Amino acid sequence: MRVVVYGLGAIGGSVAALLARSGVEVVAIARGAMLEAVRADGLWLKAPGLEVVEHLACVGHPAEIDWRADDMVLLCMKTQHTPGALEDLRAAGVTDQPLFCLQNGVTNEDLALRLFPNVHGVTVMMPATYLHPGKVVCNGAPKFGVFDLGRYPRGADAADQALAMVLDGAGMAGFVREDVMASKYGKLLVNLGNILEASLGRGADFGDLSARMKDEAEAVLRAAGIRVERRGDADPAKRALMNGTEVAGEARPGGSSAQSLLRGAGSIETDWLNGEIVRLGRLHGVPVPVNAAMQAMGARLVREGLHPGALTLEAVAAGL
Ligand SMILES: NC(=O)C1=CN([C@@H]2O[C@H](COP(=O)(O)OP(=O)(O)OC[C@H]3O[C@@H](n4cnc5c(N)ncnc54)[C@H](OP(=O)(O)O)[C@@H]3O)[C@@H](O)[C@H]2O)C=CC1
Ligand SMILES: CC(C)(CO)C(=O)C(=O)O
Repeated sequence: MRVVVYGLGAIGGSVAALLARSGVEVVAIARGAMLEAVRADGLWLKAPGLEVVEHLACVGHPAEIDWRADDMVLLCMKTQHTPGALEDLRAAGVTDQPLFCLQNGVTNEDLALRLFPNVHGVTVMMPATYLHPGKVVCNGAPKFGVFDLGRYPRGADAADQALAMVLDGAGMAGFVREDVMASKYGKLLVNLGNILEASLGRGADFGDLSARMKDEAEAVLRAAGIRVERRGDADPAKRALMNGTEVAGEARPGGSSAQSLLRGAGSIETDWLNGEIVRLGRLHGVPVPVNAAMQAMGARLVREGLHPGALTLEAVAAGL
């Protein structure tokens, strides 16, 4: 089995380095300064109790890979970059190899299923950071990350078991689930707060905005008849497996959306996080003013090139 990690950033970089370090055959697909840095100097990963440089096989495009039947692909880009990545995979000759979406939100699996038959969802519980080319930091401990995984839209198969096994062997923990999307909807509720960190900054006072966004989302998901499983619902002991932990000398600047702003990435994932609640609210006739305002805020942050903490709670609340 070979693991192709597509999108070498915070999550892809951490998972690729940990798998490679454990002896799994890994090929990464990266772009831009990350690609150049990894090709020149390898991929540096710092995590609780760990600092390594992995000299990974790293290409700039799926077409540079000689695809094999025993490949599995881990999609690790932000949702806004998934459609282009999927098209490039198809053009490169990928057909029915398993595609795992190690991504937040609940949209990627459906995008993938339009083009590929063998799609799997993964709930990613792994706080990780990518700010500088060639360098990633993972803050998970005692397991570096915990992942629920299963076939999309439901079920589980040998590929899920195989991925769970290699994750376990690399200091992470994989749990095979028959209904992985329920877990992904549970994680979506958490990720509604990404935009608050991105706009107000890590540790800022969010007032009652988190609670209001969640209340809207719960009402929407109920109206849509969507099953939601929160972290630890199925197995409370799982919560103890991974907690956000300081890594000496590496302050965590904020979640994945805040990092997009800090890197000047030019886009943010809010349309697929808060925007998913907005979409479902509009479909099911449930008012979603707070999530809609936060979605608009995400677009504004990118348009104006703002950094996390650039806005005050008063300014954000005024947008409601
Ligand atoms: N970071 C975290 O703590 C967590 C993140 N997640 C989720 O995991 C997913 C990935 O997030 P994260 O790792 O933070 O994102 P990053 O932006 O750190 O990494 C994604 C990487 O993929 C690259 N990429 C995108 N499209 C392509 C492409 N077509 N070819 C090659 N490379 C490509 C990006 O390049 P470029 O920079 O040029 O766009 C970037 O380097 C998201 O859905 C996120 O919400 C889930 C849990 C925690
Ligand atoms: C839960 C959280 C905030 C962990 O970092 C995350 O999923 C993200 O950064 O997108």
